[in-house]
Amino acid sequence: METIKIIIAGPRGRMGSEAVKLVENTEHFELIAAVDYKHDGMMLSDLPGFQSIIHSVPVFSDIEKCLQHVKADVLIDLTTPEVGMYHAKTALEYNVRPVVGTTGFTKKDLEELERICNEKELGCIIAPNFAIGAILMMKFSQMAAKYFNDVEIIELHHDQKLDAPSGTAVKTAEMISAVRERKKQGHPNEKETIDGARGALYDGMHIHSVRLPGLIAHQQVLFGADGQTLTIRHDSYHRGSFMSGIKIAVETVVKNNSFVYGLENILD
Ligand SMILES: NC(=O)C1=CN([C@@H]2O[C@H](COP(=O)(O)OP(=O)(O)OC[C@H]3O[C@@H](n4cnc5c(N)ncnc54)[C@H](O)[C@@H]3O)[C@@H](O)[C@H]2O)C=CC1
Ligand SMILES: O=C(O)C1=N[C@H](C(=O)O)C[C@H](O)C1
Repeated sequence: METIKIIIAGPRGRMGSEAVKLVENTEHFELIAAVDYKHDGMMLSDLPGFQSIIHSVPVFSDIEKCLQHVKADVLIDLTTPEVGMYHAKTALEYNVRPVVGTTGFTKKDLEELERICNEKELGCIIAPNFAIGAILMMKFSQMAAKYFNDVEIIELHHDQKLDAPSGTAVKTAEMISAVRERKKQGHPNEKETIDGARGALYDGMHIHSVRLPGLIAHQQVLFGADGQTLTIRHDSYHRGSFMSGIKIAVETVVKNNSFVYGLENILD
């Protein structure tokens, strides 16, 4: 297999640092640079936690400068929504295929990236969740939604998470919405006595976001019908759970010339 040359944006983050390990431990992956808003001009191995990296991985604080200096195949972005969008667009400009795990993108952002991919005929994978179990949880929920059209989504995350609802919850709601008979749930006269009590509303479905220390990434999708409920739940207990999905996305994006939103679209 040909070596895939990779840039990681956000290498010091919770996900980025796991992704550095993944790339370093995968024979046909090569980490050629990192993008970090700090430490411009340093080597990744100079930063705490990366001393075991024995080859040169330059750190750039600006993606554009990075792309001008190194010849990469793929950019893995694990940063924040605004930064991730700028990184993905800039990578495509330089003919580098983005694999984006960063969540919080708007529909408009996704449409814009799709348009650029089509124009440039380049692959790009945006995946709100890289854990295979989470993909199954979303697919099973989509299956169940054909039979149950009352559903509530509860996502639970660590308290350092910036975006709410989670990208996974939004993707789940979108997948359910594509098959579910449209319904406004709950009592027609229901009234919140405290704002937000019923959570966020997506196409008639309610999404509830829990943030607590101790949690990593969890979601349950609850369906209700006469005399029965069905709960579909997924738990990520550590961030290693996302790495096999990132590996598949990197291996796939180099062969792809189109835009993909959701890992479920590239799994066999
Ligand atoms: N798709 C998936 O399976 C998963 C996605 N995520 C998403 O990944 C993103 C990162 O999550 P975490 O690692 O938990 O966050 P984090 O806060 O630990 O890491 C984000 C990193 O981005 C870096 N950063 C910020 N601005 C930057 C810039 N201008 N240039 C380069 N780096 C910059 C920060 O220094 C930080 O190290 C979030 O959007 C999160 O929702 C998280 C887990 C799984
Ligand atoms: O921020 C996180 O941690 C996670 N973010 C993603 C999301 O927003 O869905 C994926 C996973 O849930 C972990």
